[in-house]
Amino acid sequence: MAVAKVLTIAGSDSGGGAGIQADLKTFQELDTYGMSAITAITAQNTLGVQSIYPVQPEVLREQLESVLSDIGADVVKTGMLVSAEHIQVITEMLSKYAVKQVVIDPVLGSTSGSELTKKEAISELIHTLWPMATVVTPNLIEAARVLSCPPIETVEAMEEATYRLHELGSANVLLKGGHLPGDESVDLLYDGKTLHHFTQKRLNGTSTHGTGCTFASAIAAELAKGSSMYDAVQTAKTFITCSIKEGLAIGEGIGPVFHSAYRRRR
Ligand SMILES: Nc1ncnc2c1ncn2[C@@H]1O[C@H](COP(=O)(O)OP(=O)(O)O)[C@@H](O)[C@H]1O
Ligand SMILES: Cc1ncc(COP(=O)(O)O)c(N)n1
Repeated sequence: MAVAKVLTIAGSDSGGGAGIQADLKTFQELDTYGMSAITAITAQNTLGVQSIYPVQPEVLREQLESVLSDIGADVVKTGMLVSAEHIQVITEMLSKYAVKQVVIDPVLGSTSGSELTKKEAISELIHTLWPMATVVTPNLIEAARVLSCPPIETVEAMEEATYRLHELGSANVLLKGGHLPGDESVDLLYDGKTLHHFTQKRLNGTSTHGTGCTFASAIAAELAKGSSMYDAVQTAKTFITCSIKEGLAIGEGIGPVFHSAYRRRR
């Protein structure tokens, strides 16, 4: 049986809501074959990130070499990348194996406030990996850090930021508005020509751990199955909306989204 293959390069979240675990659950829910290359092991739960153990860049290289030299990937998705050395290994491997579609979720920190990508690595990310992306998926905080601009708090400021982010060289920009003040969550998709708005009434659910990882992974899975960028984002939006609506009240802190909610929605 032919199957679309998706590889995530990200950190492990022991709590299972974000990172590698969220990505693989999402790939599975969307009928694709998921693979992983781990950049860091985090000890993490709903209360926050207790510790981070980055893997040696060589360990990341070996995982990528094993997977890409044999199985291959229709789409590679990246999340937590930790260091400039990790990013150098990834750009080298994406070029070596001529990976055609790359979804970059520029995870800089966790919702709970921990730094997940080192400050020194951000410029490496912007200058080397970003221009290789089919789509980048920053949230409003990440976008403001990448652009070194004031906090983005309106849809107009989001539109302006989207145009500026596109100048950094990715084919598409998907700016996520989950942190936008007000009662709507607006995401913008821009391909250099057309700007699309994806608007969703803000959900009051408090179990939102893993939203960004899950959303970017759903885009990656849909692209791997051959969807257009617009259709991939549309499906990912429905997937994440269902997952937030059915978010799980587990743990003492911010619970995870429920990755099976899209499949069970009828
Ligand atoms: N409270 C919410 N209601 C509806 N959609 C949301 C909510 N929070 C996040 N989203 C959606 O979840 C996805 C991830 O967005 P965001 O939370 O901004 O990313 P991140 O997890 O990277 O901070 C986006 O599609 C966003 O619109
Ligand atoms: C390993 C890993 N990757 C990414 C996130 C970000 O997810 P969130 O913003 O929901 O905390 C995380 N907390 N942990």
